[in-house]
Amino acid sequence: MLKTADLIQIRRHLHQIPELALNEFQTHTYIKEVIQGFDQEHLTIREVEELPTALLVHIDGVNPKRTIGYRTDIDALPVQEETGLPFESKHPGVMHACGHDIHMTVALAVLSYFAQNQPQDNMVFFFQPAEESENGGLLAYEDGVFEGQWRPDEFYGLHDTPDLPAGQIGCRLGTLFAGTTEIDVDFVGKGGHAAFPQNANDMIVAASQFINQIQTIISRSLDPIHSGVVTFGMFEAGTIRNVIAGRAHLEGTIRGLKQTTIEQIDERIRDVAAGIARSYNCEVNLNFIQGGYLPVENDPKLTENFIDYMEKQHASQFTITEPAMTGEDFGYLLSKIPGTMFWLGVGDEHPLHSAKLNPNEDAIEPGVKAIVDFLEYRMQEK
Ligand SMILES: CC(=O)N[C@@H](CCC[C@H](N)C(=O)O)C(=O)O
Repeated sequence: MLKTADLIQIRRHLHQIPELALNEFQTHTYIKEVIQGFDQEHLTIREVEELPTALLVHIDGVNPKRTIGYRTDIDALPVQEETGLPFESKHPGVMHACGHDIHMTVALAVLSYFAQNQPQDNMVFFFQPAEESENGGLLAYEDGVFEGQWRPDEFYGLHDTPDLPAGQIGCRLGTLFAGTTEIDVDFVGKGGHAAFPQNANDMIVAASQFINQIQTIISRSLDPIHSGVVTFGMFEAGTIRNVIAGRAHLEGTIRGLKQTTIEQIDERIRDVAAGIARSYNCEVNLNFIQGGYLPVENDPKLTENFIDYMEKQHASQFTITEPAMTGEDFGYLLSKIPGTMFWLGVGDEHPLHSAKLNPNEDAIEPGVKAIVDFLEYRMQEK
């Protein structure tokens, strides 16, 4: 079983080698090396040809009544780290700004425990690429990764949150995270000289109007009880101050706690885009990418059991949380296999996706203990 010092060293190493979705090759190799250092007697390590950065590990149970799945994501974000930590990212412009380094460390610790203490039930650990984009969960499922002995009967996974104190577990019945749709928008007008706007068709102006009008969808078109989010995090247009941009490109994300809310927002975006195309005499091309970021719906029975256990056995370290507008492609896997997603507090003043995020490593040990204790308890149940 990995000791605290090993866990810190693993987490810091992973933090230094962040990689973007589907390119997590160094991470994959490192995780595999760590796992190869565990007792191999009951373990089967599996690579996936179609998804080369994914890794699965099966542990044979002593007296299996079920197969319990545990999933962690392994990818990072295109963010330039600004923490100033001595173990800062060595990959320019890429950072574990969502704490997946913590997720992986916790998963490795739980796996090392069960490698040494053979579980009652079978277990499948899934080190999943591409959570932030590219739909790793869906790709794995559609590649048939979860077939035969690799199909969990129930699936668990966590996400870290700086909003809870280090080591605290948070969960809720029903929807934990929003569903999301990614959206790309391309505006095509006519470039020209800055001095002669009458001869051009300026797509910075059209795209700016589009962004402004989109902001009214949430406030004016949605029932406030079923709120949502539309954020455009990328706006690209133009080359130089004195040339009118004939093209603009936006990338954004649409979120809602219900799939129907997302569909309603999508519909209004289509209307606004058609209006902009007409009034600015330009083309507006929309590309909606659903990709499997469905709302994360916790299974009622399994989650009630999880919450009940945490409230009784880890009361001082457990809290019921509100739903969050973060997305998670574990929502797709939970739409196929019942399970529970929960938060692990890593108490930090900086939010997820911040260049300054510095999750508190003190979260790792109590997090691992709570998960191992729960899984041991679950394996005692019929
Ligand atoms: C926990 C978290 O931050 N997850 C990401 C998931 C990305 C969803 C998808 N790529 C999108 O942007 O819609 C998040 O941004 O919430």
